[in-house]
Amino acid sequence: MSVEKINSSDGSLERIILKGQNKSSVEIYLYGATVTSWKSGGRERLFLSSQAKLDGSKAIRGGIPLVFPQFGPGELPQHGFARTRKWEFLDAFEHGESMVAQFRLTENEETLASKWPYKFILNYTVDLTATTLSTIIKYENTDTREFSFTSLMHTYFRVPDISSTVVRGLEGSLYANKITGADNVAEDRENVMIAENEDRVYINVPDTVSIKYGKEQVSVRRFNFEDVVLWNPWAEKAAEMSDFGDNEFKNMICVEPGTVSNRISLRPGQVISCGQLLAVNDVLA
Ligand SMILES: O=P(O)(O)OC[C@H]1O[C@@H](O)[C@H](O)[C@@H](O)[C@@H]1O
Repeated sequence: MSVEKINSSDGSLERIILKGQNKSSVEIYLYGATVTSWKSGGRERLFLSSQAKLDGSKAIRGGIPLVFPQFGPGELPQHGFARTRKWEFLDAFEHGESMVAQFRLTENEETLASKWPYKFILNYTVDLTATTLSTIIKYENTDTREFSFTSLMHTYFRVPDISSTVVRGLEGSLYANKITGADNVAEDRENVMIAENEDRVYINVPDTVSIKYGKEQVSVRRFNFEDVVLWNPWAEKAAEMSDFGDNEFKNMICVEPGTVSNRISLRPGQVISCGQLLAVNDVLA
């Protein structure tokens, strides 16, 4: 078990690498506090585009970008400012079976001058075990006014083949289809598969959904996040994105825990912790 800090002496961005038991590891860039790699049993579990910008010029395309305080388009830049700010690295340490790293983001002059002008503290904890990765944000209102926000963990999973990848646990939930504009559609499939550009916000989702591919399954458990966004840009939209390889849509699926259909409100001094626990399980059949 070890902690490695990569400083930017060669011009690359600073990052932290935690190594845990059984060939597990996680890499976190201070830029956006973006997790860019999670290995369990020596295998990469997250998708990072070969075209991702890793120089701080754009939000990182892949891994786990953090969306705050605005999901999607709006008064702020798309998906807010947390994914393009440099976070403070607080500490990394061994804790029982886990390796843990902690990061912090607070307001700055730019955010105070933005359309979301509040004082806040986000404390982000990344916890790695041999078979799990948990990412939790503690959101704190340090302003004198109540504020509200939307937030999400934009998790990109690496899959061997999207055409045989199944998402389970969504059956019975309602979703908004952001491609067609249809709202409150009931999901009636036990096994959700993607075969075109999909962009859906699922509400009323059970705590845990899972992604099954081949003999493996990764479960995604949410804490205090209400919704799950399911996204794959497919061929045409992928080709329009400068930081996404043309054929890479075949090897990724975004399953994104967040609260985006409602807003989270915090009064002055109030705190809420929200996050996700990703766990690798073998599937027998
Ligand atoms: O290109 P971005 O800003 O990283 O966003 C990627 C996608 O993120 C998803 O969460 C949204 O639902 C999509 O609408 C969006 O296209």
